[in-house]
Amino acid sequence: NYDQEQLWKEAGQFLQLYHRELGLEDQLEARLQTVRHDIEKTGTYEHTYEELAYGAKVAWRNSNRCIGRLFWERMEVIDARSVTNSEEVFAQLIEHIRYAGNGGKIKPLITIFAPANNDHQPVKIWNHQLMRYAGYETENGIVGDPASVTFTKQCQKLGWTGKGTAFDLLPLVIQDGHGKPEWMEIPNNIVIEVPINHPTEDIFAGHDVKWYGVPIISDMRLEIGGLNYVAAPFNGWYMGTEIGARNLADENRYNLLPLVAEQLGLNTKHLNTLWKDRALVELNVAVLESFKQAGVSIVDHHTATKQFAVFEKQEQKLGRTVTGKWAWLIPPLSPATTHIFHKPYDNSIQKPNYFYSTNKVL
Ligand code: HEM
Ligand SMILES: N/C(=N/c1cccc(CO[C@@H]2CCNC2)c1)c1cccs1
Repeated sequence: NYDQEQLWKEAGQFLQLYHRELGLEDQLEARLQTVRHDIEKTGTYEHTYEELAYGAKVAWRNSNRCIGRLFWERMEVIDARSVTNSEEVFAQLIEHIRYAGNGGKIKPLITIFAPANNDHQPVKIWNHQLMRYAGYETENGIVGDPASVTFTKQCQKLGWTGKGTAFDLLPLVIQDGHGKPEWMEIPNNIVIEVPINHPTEDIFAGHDVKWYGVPIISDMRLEIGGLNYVAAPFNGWYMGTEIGARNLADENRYNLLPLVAEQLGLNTKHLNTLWKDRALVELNVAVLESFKQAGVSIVDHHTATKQFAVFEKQEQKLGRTVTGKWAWLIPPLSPATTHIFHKPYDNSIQKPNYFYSTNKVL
């Protein structure tokens, strides 16, 4: 039927890429026959661990919005396809957080749970990232991360209660095959958090500001050869601007620029004093220095840009086209100081790749 024909087409394309890139052409025919037979007999097929691991890495290499792609081959892959019930899933997620954090020397890692297929509901992770701070609506404004207000309410509906501070770690929430969502606190001995301070100025007027060390995206779908891995949390390390120029700076996030500017003694009465720009730079200096002080991996946007340039050259040498989304690849701070700003990028979508779960092709 159509689905099986479509799946066979995607599977064939991926298996050709896999065998060609790894110099295994002589095994391609046999593998195609096995997969063709499995799809005809069962409506689906299974990736070997090597196909799964390479597919996850190529999906990163194809992520048009990612500036960090130089290290695509270095990601570690945990095969959790046999893990289906919720307490095993929680244990696997805790292990991901612990192993990837690696005492601060962060390891890029992906944990891949069973793919969606017709006869059983796959595990679904409700978190956007495994670690993120809660957001509470109170009568005098939002406490915590405004981006988390909706998810925080969902967690409270499931029975979770937070302390009510601006930096409460949210629980893990998963829905296994039986459909009932369950939540579980992350044990705080495995959570790496970095207190943010400026090296010379008291930019937060004594308020405690911190951020979690390891960004682990848990709401994207990994598509490899026509199979959809809807639960496949992956992490790298942060680029400083994500925290310093967006999460702590955006007006609809922690909105800390006015406070920082005040503390720096800047004139915030007029926009043309560029107080926002000066506050931004000092906030980003604070983030980078604080992570370095804490021994937690992070990259500044200039170094990340240089690494991306090496990635582009390397791909060119290997005869592959680098696709990218310009508006995402330029950093939000000093974008025109990067080579990325001054050239166009082809935003064609290649596969394997990571997609938003919402536009899942059912
Ligand atoms: C190793 C260090 C890494 C760095 C410094 C890095 C950096 C970034 C940055 C700054 C963004 C833009 C995020 C935003 O603006 O909100 C991004 C996007 C992205 N990265 Fe990377 N990345 C890294 C590793 C990875 C890994 C390991 C994967 C997957 C295996 C990955 C996949 C993606 C994807 C799919 C996006 C787009 C997300 C979206 O569309 O919302 N990255 N990356
Ligand atoms: N440094 C990172 N940054 C991000 C990578 C992907 C997505 C995001 C957050 O994206 C949100 C959705 C759109 N903007 C915020 C951040 C990584 C997370 C996981 C691996 S590397």
